[in-house]
Amino acid sequence: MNKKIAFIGSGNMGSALIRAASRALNPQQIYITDYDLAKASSLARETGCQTAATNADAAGLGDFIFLCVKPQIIGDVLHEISPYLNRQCETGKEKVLISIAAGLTIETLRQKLDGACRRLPFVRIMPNTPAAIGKGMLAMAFGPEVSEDILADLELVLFRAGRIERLSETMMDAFTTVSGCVPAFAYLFIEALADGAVLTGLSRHQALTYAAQAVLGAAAMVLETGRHPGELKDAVCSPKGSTIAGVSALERNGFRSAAIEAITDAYQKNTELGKIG
Ligand SMILES: NC(=O)C1=CN([C@@H]2O[C@H](COP(=O)(O)OP(=O)(O)OC[C@H]3O[C@@H](n4cnc5c(N)ncnc54)[C@H](O)[C@@H]3O)[C@@H](O)[C@H]2O)C=CC1
Ligand SMILES: O=C(O)[C@@H]1CCC=N1
Repeated sequence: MNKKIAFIGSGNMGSALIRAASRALNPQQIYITDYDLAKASSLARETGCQTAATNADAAGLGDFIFLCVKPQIIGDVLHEISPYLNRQCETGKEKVLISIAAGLTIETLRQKLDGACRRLPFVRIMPNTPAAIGKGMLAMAFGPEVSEDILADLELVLFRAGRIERLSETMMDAFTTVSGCVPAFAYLFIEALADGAVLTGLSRHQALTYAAQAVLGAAAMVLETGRHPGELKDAVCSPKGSTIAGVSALERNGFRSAAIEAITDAYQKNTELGKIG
């Protein structure tokens, strides 16, 4: 794949995708830009990618243009790069736009483009930050104008981010919640488990390592055995044992309903983000 890839925005999520893409391709194929150019330059030095001085330059250089800015800003960026995309549309150059913004539909984003570039193929992806180390989960939604060749190339750019699935756009807000947001909830859980372990005498480093490894192992058991998490939980709880005492404390404190409401509240917010367009 010899296409050029541009990233506009190299913050928390953009930088994770840039790290993944730079492992999948020759990093010299990748152009990074950001409002904060020092941030883009430092990441370019670390990954071997190139920098683009402006959003317009990035849009001009990239065959695939990733938009990795906040949902509140992406409309302005699309408006800003439209003239440069239009110039290239006139020369018959086929570019592909890719948004990672939570909530915003492809149709809403398309309306932010001015002129002929409104017809360009547009893909909406939803990654999560573990993409930085190849352990991410990523969904792609797209319309009929996006060819199989484009999708295959996009998967080549992103395969080092982790697992990739194609998803109907109607499911993207639900996916964003259970995949994009959940790492934060899991970090909170791991941190709290480690706090408890420090109370029982382990060092902070030991507590974080053991708690994180236990959560990692449990997640892998769910994915790799296909067994229901309830059944796996039962296999840890010995009669009159310590684990069931801990499970009881979690239930007493509303752990399950807190987790369910974390998902439903975050989902609600994702749908609201979609209305800012
Ligand atoms: N952080 C996460 O875990 C995830 C974030 N997302 C989506 O990723 C997008 C970016 O979010 P984060 O990376 O968390 O935010 P961030 O604030 O870390 O990164 C945004 C970057 O955009 C840059 N920026 C701001 N205005 C700009 C402009 N006009 N032109 C070029 N660059 C500009 C900022 O300097 C910053 O580096 C959002 O749309 C969010 O919905 C999606 C999945 C997960
Ligand atoms: O918090 C946010 O809005 C983004 C979307 C998914 C993860 N982070």
